[in-house]
Order: sequence, then structure tokens, then C-alpha cells
Amino acid sequence: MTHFDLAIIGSGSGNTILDERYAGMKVAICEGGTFGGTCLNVGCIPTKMFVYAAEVARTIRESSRYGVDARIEKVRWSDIVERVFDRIDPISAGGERYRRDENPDTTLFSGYATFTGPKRIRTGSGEEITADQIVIAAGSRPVIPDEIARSGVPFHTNDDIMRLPTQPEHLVVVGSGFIASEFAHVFSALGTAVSVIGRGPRLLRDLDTDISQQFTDLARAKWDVHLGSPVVQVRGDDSRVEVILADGTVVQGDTLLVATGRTPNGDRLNAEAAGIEVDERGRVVVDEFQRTTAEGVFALGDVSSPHQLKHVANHEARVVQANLLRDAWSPGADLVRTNHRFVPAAVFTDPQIACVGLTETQARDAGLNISVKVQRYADVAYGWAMEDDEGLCKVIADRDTGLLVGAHVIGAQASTVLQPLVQAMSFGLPAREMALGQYWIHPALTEVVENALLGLD
Ligand SMILES: Cc1cc2nc3c(=O)[nH]c(=O)nc-3n(C[C@H](O)[C@H](O)[C@H](O)COP(=O)(O)OP(=O)(O)OC[C@H]3O[C@@H](n4cnc5c(N)ncnc54)[C@H](O)[C@@H]3O)c2cc1C
Ligand SMILES: NC(=O)c1ccc[n+]([C@@H]2O[C@H](COP(=O)([O-])OP(=O)(O)OC[C@H]3O[C@@H](n4cnc5c(N)ncnc54)[C@H](O)[C@@H]3O)[C@@H](O)[C@H]2O)c1
Repeated sequence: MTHFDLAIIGSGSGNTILDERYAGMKVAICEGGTFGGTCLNVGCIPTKMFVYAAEVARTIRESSRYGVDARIEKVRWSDIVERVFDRIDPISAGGERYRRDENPDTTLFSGYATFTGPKRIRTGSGEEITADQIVIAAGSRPVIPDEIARSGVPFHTNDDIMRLPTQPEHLVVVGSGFIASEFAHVFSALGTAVSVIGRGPRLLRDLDTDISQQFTDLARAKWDVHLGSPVVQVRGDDSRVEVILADGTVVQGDTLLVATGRTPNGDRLNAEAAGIEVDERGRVVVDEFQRTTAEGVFALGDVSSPHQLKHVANHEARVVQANLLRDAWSPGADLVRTNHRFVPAAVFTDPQIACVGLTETQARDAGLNISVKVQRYADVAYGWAMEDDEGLCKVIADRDTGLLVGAHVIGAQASTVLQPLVQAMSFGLPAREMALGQYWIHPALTEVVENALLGLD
């Protein structure tokens, strides 16, 4: 049995831990799937490359609003797929090659690892290893509702929908969260008819109600949206699908995408054998230093985090990277703490959406004395330039402290427009000071933020 200084389970964010401070350490990396993990291979990066192509198509379609007549002659699906994966696949292959062949400190085990005892791992490729310290960075996987799983009807998830050999004519999406909203936009903008099925009253219902309502209203105008009625049955084969809802509606298409959430992979590690607590959702339990309940074992990212976001996984990886080197279980160890205070998120759909902090409902439920301002993109000069009648910037401040407690944007470049608000919240900059204490470039889109802040009473 080989012994290592460090073993890392999962090559997504887990692979980023090994910087120059780890040179000379004997490290095992266990990876059961594609090297590089979700973000690189089947998540953030390929989806946003598809979204960009979708944006180009949408811009062409809407160009006549600006007096420019243009039309899409053809969408070359296979070329879109090739552009994305010709960029990504070599990065994954190169990372794997480096760890396997070119980095003498690391040993790459290709297989799904499980614990067989404290600090003891079966690599899934025939070996058993031990390590002084272990990092669990095993990510999450798609949840498939029973009605779909047991139907036997072929379906896709984010794992394979981006590699379809041909573009679907009619995509049926079950789910109404981040992944559903992004893929509905991609396929619809490229010319596929899209039906979206959600259980709740609105799409993206966990977001601030004003934002989610605005998005749902806009989506209804573009997509065939079904809300409030669960899926009870699915029928079909390789070329057609019928999703039957509780209210009797039959939603038909040729391709089925399931986007009903992702569950942490903590339940598949036999973690109890190593004394590692996993909660009822399959999430590895960690403290504010990313330590699990077993000495010497850390966890990070989707497998243990309340936020399934890459920037959070990256942040947690940096915390683990520091704490691995600090004798983390010894009393009085000077450890780095995870900061989940103001975690922003963006949905790269149409229009783009970004948010940070509390929704209005959460702020009111928390008993805060809040001031709220919703500013329309249509009220600022750049909004006129874009003929925008959809975008909103909503800011929520605590009257007692003057600080922002939440910010929500729907509209062009929402993820960029939101960032100064994330900064203000993170550094405790009062809303009024933020509005008046700096120049706002005229006539940039960020004037919508300035005006929203000035509108707070
Ligand atoms: C379609 C999609 C789009 C997304 N877009 C965004 C976005 O725009 N912005 C954003 O912030 N986030 C986005 N996310 C979320 C983001 O991808 C994840 O939060 C992030 O990748 C999690 O990183 P991780 O390192 O925790 O897990 P992963 O990157 O999933 O890495 C875990 C790795 O562990 C491997 N593994 C699992 N179990 C074992 C085992 N037992 N043994 C060995 N190996 C194992 C897996 O094969 C995987 O490679 C998106 C997710 C999806 C699905
Ligand atoms: N841009 C980004 O940052 C980005 C993009 C994609 C994914 N992600 C991350 O990945 C996670 C997973 O994405 P997701 O979209 O799968 O999950 P999600 O949690 O965003 O949404 C899942 C949705 O599916 C619905 N649902 C669940 N079961 C259902 C059923 N049986 N029938 C119909 N609807 C059902 C839920 O009500 C929910 O609205 C996200 O939470 C997010 O953290 C991030």
C-alpha cells in the first residue's frame, strides 16, 4: 500500500491546490470522470461559450430595431460544438497528461475513490492508498426525478447536451433553475423551439421575486413555459418525447433535457468508514476552516458547500490550500476562514441576471428596516441606446446602517453591472457614499446602479 503526504479526490477545484508550496510533497490525485471537473468540461466554461454564440444570433435577429437589417442564414451546430470543445478538450487532456506523466510529485489514479478506513482510500483503479492529509473535492451530479429515470425514455443532462450530433428541433427542458434557463436561452436563440417545465409559480423562483417575475414574463413571450404542475409521466424514444403534467398537459418535443438540480457526491464516498460526517443531502460537513469531522481531512466545493458555484469552490480551495500547511487540527493553529458573506451569482440567460445578498422577502423576513429602489435600464442613456425595455436594477439597503443588504440585476451585462455592488457590500461601503463619493462614467450602463442608489430613501 503506497503512502502519500496528500491525497485529493476530484480534479476540478481540487487540482488547483498544488502550487509551488507543495513542490516535493508526494501527492495522489483520484479522478473518476473527466480530468478538470465540471466547470471546465460540462459546466461554466462550455455553457458560456454556447451562450456567446446565442448572443450573436440574438443580436442579429433583433438588429432591425436599430435600423440595421440582417438575418441568420444558417446555424452550423456542429461548428459551434467544435469551436467549444476544440478549445476545452485539449485543456483537460493537457492537465491530465501533466499530472500523470510530467509532474514527478503527483500520481494520478483514474477511478472513483472510496474510503476504506481513516485516511485510507480505495482508488477505484485497483490500489489502496493512505495519506497524511486528504482533500475531498468530489463535486456534485445531476438529480434525475424518478418519473424520468424509471420511464426508460432517453434524456440528456448538462453532461451530454452540448455534444449532441445535431441541433434539436424542439427541446423540452424539465427544471426551471440556472441550468434550465441558460440552455433554454442557448437553444432558443440558435433556432430550436423550447418548452420549459417548472414546478413552482415562476422560473428561477429562488431569486428576488421582482427579478424572477420579470424573467418569467419575458420567457413566456419566447418559450413555451409550463409552471405549477409537476411531471407525472414521460413517454418517448430517440426521436420524440412527451412529458405529461399533473394537470393533463402533454408537452411534446424531440429531445429531453433534465435540469432539476445537482446533488453533492458525499453519499458515494463511503465516508463513514473514515469518520467523515455527511448530512442527509449528501453534503460533507465542514467547519469554517473547511475541516471535516475527521482529523486530516478537508472538503471543498460542491461536495460540501451551500453554494454550487465555481467562484465559491475556488475560494474554498484557497482556504484549504492555506490550512493544509498549518497543522490544522493542533490547538491554537492559525487558520484561514471561509468567507461566504456576500456570494454573488449570475445566470447567463436572456436577459442576463445577477444577484448578491438578500432578496427583498428575505430582508423583510429578517425584520430589517429596508429601503428598496428598482431602477429601469430604460431610464438611463445607455438603456435608450439599446432600446432596452426589460432591464432592472434593484438595490436593497438597511435604513439603520445605510449599508446595502442585497442587489439584483436583470438585463444586458447584469453580471458586470452588479460587480461594483458586490464590492460595496464586501467592503462595507454605505449606499449613499457609494453613489456620491465617486464619478460614474457617463453615459455608461452603470448609471443604472448610480440612479438606483440615489433613489434609496
Ligand atoms: C451546466 C453548468 C453550468 C455552470 N455554470 C456556472 C457558472 O457560470 N458560474 C459558476 O460559478 N458556476 C457554474 N456552475 C457550477 C460549477 O461548475 C461548480 O460549482 C464547480 O465546478 C464545482 O467545482 P468542484 O471542484 O466542487 O467540483 P467538480 O468540478 O465537479 O469536480 C469534482 C470532480 O470529482 C470527480 N469525482 C467525483 N467523485 C469522485 C470519486 N469518488 N473519486 C474520484 N473522483 C471523483 C468528478 O468526476 C469531478 O471531476 C455550473 C454548473 C453546471 C453543471
Ligand atoms: N451561471 C451559473 O452560475 C450556474 C449555471 C448553471 C448551474 N449552476 C449551479 O448548478 C446548480 C444546479 O443547477 P440546476 O439548474 O440543476 O439547479 P437549480 O437548483 O438552479 O434549479 C433546479 C430547479 O429544478 C426544479 N425541479 C426540481 N425537481 C423538479 C421536478 N421533478 N420537476 C420540475 N422541476 C423540478 C426546482 O424547483 C428548481 O427550480 C445551480 O444551483 C447553480 O449553483 C450555476
